[in-house]
Amino acid sequence: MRIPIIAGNWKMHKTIDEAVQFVREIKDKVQGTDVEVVICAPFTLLLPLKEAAAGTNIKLGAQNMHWENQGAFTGEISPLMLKDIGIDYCIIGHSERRQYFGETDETVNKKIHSALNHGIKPIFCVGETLEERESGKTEEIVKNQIQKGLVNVTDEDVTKIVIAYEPVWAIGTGRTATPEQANEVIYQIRETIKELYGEGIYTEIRIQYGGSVKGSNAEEIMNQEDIDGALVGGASLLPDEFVQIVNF
Ligand SMILES: O=C(CO)COP(=O)(O)O
Repeated sequence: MRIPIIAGNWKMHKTIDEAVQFVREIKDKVQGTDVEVVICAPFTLLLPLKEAAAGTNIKLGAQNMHWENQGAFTGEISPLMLKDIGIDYCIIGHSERRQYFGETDETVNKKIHSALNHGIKPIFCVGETLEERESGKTEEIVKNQIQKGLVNVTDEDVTKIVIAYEPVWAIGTGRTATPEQANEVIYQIRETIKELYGEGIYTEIRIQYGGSVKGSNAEEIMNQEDIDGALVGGASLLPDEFVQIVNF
């Protein structure tokens, strides 16, 4: 049984007051669901959010981390520091980090190993650009990202990873992949996991869709057979929208 996981990715948004207020507004409305609820917030918000979310079913995630525990890496945050706060998840390899901050499949792989070694569950993002989709390369690109991101990840560890399929052309554009398009790529991702890890594991791993998910389209996306959750950007900043998505 794969437990659905709805994760908000707040990207670079919200002050401490706004973040704490958000949790106060949603906490009772996301209780009692079978869905795992996660907020991936900027680093400055994680500790106040941890306190605000104590005693609720809301889990926390970071949006990035370095793979080293410490060192001369100005501006970076380490897995030890995230563990110190007690966060559960970390988004790794988001397309915005690949596009603007030079993340590669190799650094993504290092971060995945480091997160797993520290008991932080990676939300591992993959997805093709519009140009790649239009030239018929979606399957090849996504398969390659999955294979390279998971190099040397063991059978035991891979089931702790949540994969997020986020077509770059659907992020923040209002242009959602159709539920069928999303399910098709997610099905292929599951097939790649089967090739890499064999029977059994591929049915256990959770795969989310991300890209312009909102209250009004969450249900049809979540109803797809292979889609186990959503990674939500813009709509996760709005309490009512986020609650509606969690309660799809
Ligand atoms: O990038 C995303 C989540 O990680 C998706 O963003 P939007 O939901 O704003 O399209």
